Amino acid sequence: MSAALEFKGVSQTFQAKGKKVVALRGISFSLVEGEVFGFVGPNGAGKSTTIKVMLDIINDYQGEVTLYGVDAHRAEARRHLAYVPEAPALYEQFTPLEILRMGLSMHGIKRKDADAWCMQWLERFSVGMNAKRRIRELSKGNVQRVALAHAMVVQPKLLVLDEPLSGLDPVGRKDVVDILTEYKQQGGAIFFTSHVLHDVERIADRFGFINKGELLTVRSPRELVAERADQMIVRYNAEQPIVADAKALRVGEYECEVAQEALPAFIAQLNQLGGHLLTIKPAVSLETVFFKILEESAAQPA
Ligand SMILES: Nc1ncnc2c1ncn2[C@@H]1O[C@H](COP(=O)(O)OP(=O)(O)OP(=O)(O)O)[C@@H](O)[C@H]1O
Repeated sequence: MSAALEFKGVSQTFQAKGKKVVALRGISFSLVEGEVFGFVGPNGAGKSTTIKVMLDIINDYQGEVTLYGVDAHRAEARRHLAYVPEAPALYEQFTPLEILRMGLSMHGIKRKDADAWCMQWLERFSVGMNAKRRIRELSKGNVQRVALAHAMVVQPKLLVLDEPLSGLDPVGRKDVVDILTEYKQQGGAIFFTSHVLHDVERIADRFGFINKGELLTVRSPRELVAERADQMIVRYNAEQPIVADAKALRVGEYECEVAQEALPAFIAQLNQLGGHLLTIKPAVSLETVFFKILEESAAQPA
């Protein structure tokens, strides 16, 4: 089975005011059906350039990019792709229903129930009541929802989303996370960019962390945190605290930090004293790990 998306050694250089800017430095990654891949990195890291390469907006890159095994230079590679930019520019004088209908016809999709199908997607993104208003009358968050409905109405196999949750309120974020989760469970692949690590932890199966055009790591959020977590936070029930610096959370419930290698001895001691283990989690968050990786990459010679 071909990957939904594959980058092999992709580099991109721009000329700006007579200077060479290296936007991508030989990046390689792939994602398969049913996988959600988050692409994270600071401003200017190369995220938009990567999206422009897969959309063939940039086509003078070095390396190889394929979508479902088809070279990205060929238009048919994007037949099953839908893209939603961070600030979608939808025709302001049209209504959401017209926009979705237009999406269907641009993809050559003929359905007898076209209007009902479009309405179903607008309703799923909670903008059904705005279906016949003009785009220019809608709030930024509602335009974002219409753009996402416009992407989903054509039933793409690969969704490319630039900061998909950025303009949405907490309810909108939850709606979109639920819809994306369902889409993924049905076999859809998602590539999305984000500055928000919490979104990455919530949605992505794996993520790539890019900085200055270099892909520094490709991992699952959990793996990355676990790899770097030498200290764990342990919560337990016991009559007395097991270690002197344990924090009492409530009567008989304590929390403390324990080094990974000391965990077996700690648990054995807890059992011996008749206590119960409640939770164990890494003492570091994805955010602290990211800062560490950034520091390490800055310390390496160019
Ligand atoms: N058309 C261009 N001409 C010259 N330099 C460019 C061009 N497009 C991007 N760059 C440079 O390439 C690098 C990567 O830019 P890119 O827009 O891909 O970053 P980004 O990760 O999307 O950033 P942000 O999070 O700020 O949107 C930056 O140094 C940027 O200035």
